[in-house]
Amino acid sequence: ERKYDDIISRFQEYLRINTAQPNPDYFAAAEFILSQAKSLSLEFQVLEFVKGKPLLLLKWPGSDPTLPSILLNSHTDVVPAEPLKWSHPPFSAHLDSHGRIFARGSQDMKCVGLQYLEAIRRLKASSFRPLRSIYLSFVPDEEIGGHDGAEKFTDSDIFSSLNLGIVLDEGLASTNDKYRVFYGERSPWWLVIKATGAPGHGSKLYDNSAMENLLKSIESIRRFRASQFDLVKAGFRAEGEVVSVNMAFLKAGTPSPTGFVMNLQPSEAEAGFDIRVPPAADESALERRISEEWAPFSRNMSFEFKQRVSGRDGTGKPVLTVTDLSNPWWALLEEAVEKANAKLGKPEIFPASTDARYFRQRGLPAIGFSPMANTPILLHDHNEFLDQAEYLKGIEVYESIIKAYASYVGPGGKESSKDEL
Ligand SMILES: CSCC[C@H](NC=O)C(=O)O
Ligand SMILES: [Zn+2]
Ligand SMILES: [Zn+2]
Repeated sequence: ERKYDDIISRFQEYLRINTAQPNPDYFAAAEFILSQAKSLSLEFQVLEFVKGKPLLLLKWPGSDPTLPSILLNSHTDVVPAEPLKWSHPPFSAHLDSHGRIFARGSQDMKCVGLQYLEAIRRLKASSFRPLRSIYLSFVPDEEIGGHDGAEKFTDSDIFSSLNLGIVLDEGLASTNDKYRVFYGERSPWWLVIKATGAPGHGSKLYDNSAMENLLKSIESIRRFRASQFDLVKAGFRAEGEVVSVNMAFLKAGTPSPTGFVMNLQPSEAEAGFDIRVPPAADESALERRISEEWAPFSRNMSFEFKQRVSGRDGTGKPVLTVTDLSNPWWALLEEAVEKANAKLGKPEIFPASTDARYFRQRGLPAIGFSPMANTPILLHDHNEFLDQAEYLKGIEVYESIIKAYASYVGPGGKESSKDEL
């Protein structure tokens, strides 16, 4: 049908803009989003907290500006792709004969950003009028930590003035027919451990070489990794509920024009790890493990964090969005998804990091949700794709959610009575 062709074409147009880190074409993306905002008669602002990194803030004003508003967040950047390893070029948005759209960002998360807009297009066409204001933010730099994007945004006076009640942000594809939904996320700790030791002849067996010192740590880290992974494999814990540790790099050896010197034991060696810490984890116990077992001074080792985000708030409480009846937005979401003939899975902890952490740190409820069911999880992978039917279904789901959120009267209001919730 013609109507759907236009929707898919707009999605493809957004996907074709190369916003891959480390050189995203942010202005092309901004221009595209602005053209959409104008065609929908939304209010808009281009915020440039950092030069060259525009953040677009769109608004559909509600009829009662005193009520807390809704923020629909998405990031405009994507991770790089290796074009030669893809079956279709990553910025072609190729639609294959099965209806799959191949592109970097098709799952993470240009789909969501545009689904918000398409849902609003449908609501406007149906003459729906929001009670609460709806904001949409298209933010830069999520894939590199969000420091020049969501972090600056949430620190700004403009952000405080939005009077937000709820934020929606990204989730993950689901391989079954229930959408995944997230109420918290693990915190990234990027750890570099360094070993020093006496250099020596490559033939000599001696204690305390830098390599031996580092390898002892690596063995210990791998035992810990296995213990955590075993909990997941045995079904005792979900992916987001254990500490993950993966080696990101290894750096050691004495370079030579033909590679590395083979008969010299180096005096320095280091390794880097991507560690993800669940919100409820004992952060000080983990830090003790790092300093006592993984990088002990007694073994000539030192460590440094390239990133150490805490999953706790100022009072030491894990930063989580409440998922019981005390959070009306949660019940409204479940109900709205069901109204669109879809289902939500059990709330989970997001295994990686998203901009949602900045919103939650501000004390706002934030829900991670990307409506992609029966879809392989391909974010950051080769051949990332989304089925067009799944994309269109997601628009209906957001239409239902936005309608429910924007109409929510609030505690005491007629639509928040017990039987409604
Ligand atoms: C630590 S900031 C990096 C954020 C990134 N987000 C998505 O993949 C991640 O690695 O989880
Ligand atoms: Zn993302
Ligand atoms: Zn990503």
